[in-house]
Amino acid sequence: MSYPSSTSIVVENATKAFTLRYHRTFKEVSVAKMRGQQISDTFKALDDVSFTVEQGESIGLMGLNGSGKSTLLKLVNGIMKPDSGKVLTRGRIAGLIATGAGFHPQLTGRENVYLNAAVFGMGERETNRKLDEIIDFANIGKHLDSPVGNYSSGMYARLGFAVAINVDCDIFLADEALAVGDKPFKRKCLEKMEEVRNSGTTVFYVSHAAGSVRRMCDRVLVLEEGRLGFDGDVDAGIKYVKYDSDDEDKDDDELGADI
Ligand SMILES: Nc1ncnc2c1ncn2[C@@H]1O[C@H](COP(=O)(O)OP(=O)(O)OP(=O)(O)O)[C@@H](O)[C@H]1O
Repeated sequence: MSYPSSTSIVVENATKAFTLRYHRTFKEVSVAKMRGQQISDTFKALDDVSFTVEQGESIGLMGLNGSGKSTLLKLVNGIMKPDSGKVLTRGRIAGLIATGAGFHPQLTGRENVYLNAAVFGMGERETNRKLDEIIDFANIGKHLDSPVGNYSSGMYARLGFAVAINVDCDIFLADEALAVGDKPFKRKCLEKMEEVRNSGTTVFYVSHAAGSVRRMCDRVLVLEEGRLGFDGDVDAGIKYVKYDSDDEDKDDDELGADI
């Protein structure tokens, strides 16, 4: 089947199962087997999920902890394949789905910028062109030339986000849980993400914060135990997950403090 060129992401009947193993050692496994106990269990982290995203849409992906949001992001990103069904994407994908993924602890921040940018498909010339902007956004001062292994988790996240957000991409994936920086930095991230969204990039934003989803997104998907429970309007989606409260502090809410 062919899709129109305006289609950005197609997820069709995607299912992903994981196996939980209850024992770690050979002895524990043998004892459990002798006792007739279950030694593992398979469950579906994503169960028959289907939706289509048009280029330029900004999707808020919501749902309780463990509902399958990160797994879905990994399928869209391509680092995981569905067991059945299909996931198709168009264009370059960037974003944060694991904090500082691809960072090497012994290399400096500056060296890691080049390494990380290469992971996103950026050549040296493109990275050189973006370097000032990345350094400016991360704002980690003199630490830029020391090994990232010594960074605080906030500094790590800042540099990771700074690279990801400066990649010219068609699809941007963002997991709010990974924006572990301080409040001013989170605010800066949201502003930059809005810019990316307004430039026509498809955005996939995992968030528990109703305010930031309202600000960032024009459609909400809600996962419930691996199944797509809701797909539609932002306000209706937020109501659906019942994260809404009448006396919300808008600013805190936008920055993800209402988790
Ligand atoms: N590699 C894995 N092996 C086994 N189980 C996994 C694996 N990755 C995820 N899971 C399980 O799949 C389920 C969905 O996890 P996922 O991280 O996608 O949820 P989530 O909605 O992103 O949760 P959170 O809001 O807590 O980040 C969880 O029960 C999790 O424990």
